[in-house]
Amino acid sequence: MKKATNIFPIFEKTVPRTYKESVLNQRAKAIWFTGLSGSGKSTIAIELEKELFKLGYFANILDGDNIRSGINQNLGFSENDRLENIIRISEISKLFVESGIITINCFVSPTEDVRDLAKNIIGDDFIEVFIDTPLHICEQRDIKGLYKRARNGDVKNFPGINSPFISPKNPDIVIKTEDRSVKELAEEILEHIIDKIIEKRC
Ligand SMILES: Nc1ncnc2c1ncn2[C@@H]1O[C@H](COP(=O)(O)OS(=O)(=O)O)[C@@H](OP(=O)(O)O)[C@H]1O
Ligand SMILES: Nc1ncnc2c1ncn2[C@@H]1O[C@H](COP(=O)(O)OP(=O)(O)O)[C@@H](O)[C@H]1O
Repeated sequence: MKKATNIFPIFEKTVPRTYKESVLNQRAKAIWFTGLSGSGKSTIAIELEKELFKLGYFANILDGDNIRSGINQNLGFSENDRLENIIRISEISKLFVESGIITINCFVSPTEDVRDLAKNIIGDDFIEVFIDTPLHICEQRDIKGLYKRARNGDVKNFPGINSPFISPKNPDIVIKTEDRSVKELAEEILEHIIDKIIEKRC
C-alpha cells in the first residue's frame, strides 16, 4: 500500500484504546463475515448485534449494501473495486476497534486476496466467520433477484455465478445455516467469541 507523506498522525497522544475498552467493559474485535450473497450474513449479524447488546456489549454492523450506498458508492464489482471496497471498510473497521467498539463486518469478500487484505489491515483483532450456505440455497432464496439477473447475464461479476467465490481455507468459525434458526446461529457465534471480548481486569 502507498505510504502517506508529510502526514503526522496524533495516535500516541489520544486516550488509549485500553481505557476506551474499560469504559465499555469489553475488548474490541472485528468479526468478519464472509459468504455468498444471500448466505445470511446481514440477518445473522443483526441477531448477533442484538444478543451482544442484551449482554451489555457495544457493537456496530458494517454491511456491504449500506457501505456501498454511502462512502463506497463510487465502487463497482471489478477486482480492483472489490479490493478498494475492502481496504476502505477494513480501515473503518479498525477505527471502530481502536475506539473499543466491536464491529460485525458483512461483506461477500469472495477471495483469499480480499480477505487477506482485511486481515493485514485489521491485524490480531480479526475474527473470520464463514457463513457457509451452499450456492443452490442462496440461489433458491434469491431475496434481491440478483441470482436470476446474474444467470441472465444482466448482473456481471456475481460471485458463485459469473465470478468465483473461494471458500476461506482456515476460518476461525464456520457457520452452516441450513435447518438452523437465526437465533441459534447468532448464539453459536457468540459462544465462540465471548472469551475474546470479555474484558479481563487485574
Ligand atoms: N455483481 C455483484 N456481486 C456481488 N454483490 C453485488 C453485485 N451487484 C450488487 N451486489 C450487491 O452488493 C452486495 C455485496 O457487496 P460487498 O461489498 O459485500 O461485496 S464485495 O465484498 O466487495 O465482494 C451484495 O449484498 P449481499 O447480498 O448482502 O451479500 C449485493 O446486494
Ligand atoms: N438459517 C438462516 N440463517 C440466515 N438467513 C436465513 C436462514 N434461513 C433463511 N434465511 C433467510 O435468508 C436470507 C439471507 O439474506 P441476507 O441476510 O441478506 O444474506 P447476505 O447478507 O449474506 O446477502 C434472509 O431472507 C433470511 O431471512
